[in-house]
Amino acid sequence: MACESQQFAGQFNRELVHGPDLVGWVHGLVHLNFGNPRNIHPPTRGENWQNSSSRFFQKLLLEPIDLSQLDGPNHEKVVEAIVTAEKIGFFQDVNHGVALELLESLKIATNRFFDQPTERKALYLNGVGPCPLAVYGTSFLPNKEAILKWKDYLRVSYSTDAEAHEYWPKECKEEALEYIKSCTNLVRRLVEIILTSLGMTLDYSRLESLIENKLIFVNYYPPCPNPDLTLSAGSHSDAGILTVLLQDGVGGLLVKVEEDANAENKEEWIEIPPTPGALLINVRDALQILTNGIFRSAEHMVRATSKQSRVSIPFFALPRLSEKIAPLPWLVEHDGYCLDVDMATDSLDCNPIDCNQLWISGNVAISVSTISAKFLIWSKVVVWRRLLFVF
Ligand SMILES: O=C(O)CCC(=O)C(=O)O
Ligand SMILES: [Fe+2]
Repeated sequence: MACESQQFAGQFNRELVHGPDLVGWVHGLVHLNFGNPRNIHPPTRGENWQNSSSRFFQKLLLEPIDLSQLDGPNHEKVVEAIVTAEKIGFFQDVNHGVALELLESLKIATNRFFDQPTERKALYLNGVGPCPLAVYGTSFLPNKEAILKWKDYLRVSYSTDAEAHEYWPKECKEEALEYIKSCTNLVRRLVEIILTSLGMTLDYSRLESLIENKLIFVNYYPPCPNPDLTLSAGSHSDAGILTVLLQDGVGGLLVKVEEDANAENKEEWIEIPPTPGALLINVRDALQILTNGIFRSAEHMVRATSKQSRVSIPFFALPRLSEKIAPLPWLVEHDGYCLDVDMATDSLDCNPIDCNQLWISGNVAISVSTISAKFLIWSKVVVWRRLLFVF
């Protein structure tokens, strides 16, 4: 059967197409003992990152929010904790409704896929595989980019159960499908909480439209011979609404926190400690725009490590392609300013952003896309952020 999801998955087809003979896969390089990362980033501090000195962040990171309490007498307290955390951009949660056995089996399935010989994985290369719903790729692009990242990935996009069964790799399709479904329920609940906390009356169809497109990246970071010279994933923020991230126990995910208004917390990169059973929730760019900057899409990156391979599986919920994303009018009125998003080619000021554009630019595998965004935040500081999408 021909793949019917061209419009959906075709959004990602700006990816560079590799022939299966290219020795560009980081996994292959490591096994061939061939690769040494090119010196690419300003000093990355390699593996020597300090934990945050801020007690506030230590608490935020070390005490995951217990989402099961949303159903009990502590409901309001938990909502407040979620809203506070999402203003910084992220939080970890437990009892999130995604089965712990599923998280474990997904990590095992990930290794099952990546441990295969390259020629098996190459069946899913962009342009080679039967359908762009499952695409195997790498961020290590020596022929195309000066900046090389130490990461391979499998991108799995959801359309229907039938297409998932037909086109996704058998090594991980059951686990990936169940994970996408569980994460969808989690995101639905969190988006509802976040937006209603801002006074938005969210009808079911708008909610579904905001999170209509669902996909996961199955990220595989092999051990890196010289982690001081590179990153596994460069600094970026994600397009879309919310991300749910599962990481294994290796660590290395760094998130940038901004200095707060009363300077109690300084701008710094802090490491998200892997916490057994926890999932990380990240605000993404579309939600930052929608909420006029109240919720922050935090920049993040992944440091490389020489010790062992690392696996992470982010679930992305993205708006329908036709959805227009703009700051909610009553927030603009209340705040007295409008988040100003200035994409590379258009100056959009307060105009809605075509989600198609946001999605194409923001997400996935456009090697290095050069969209820059200007956000006017409430402290009236203009911050230029470079949205480097570095898959
Ligand atoms: O590997 C991680 O922990 C983060 C991955 C990530 O940021 C992404 O895939 O967008
Ligand atoms: Fe990301």
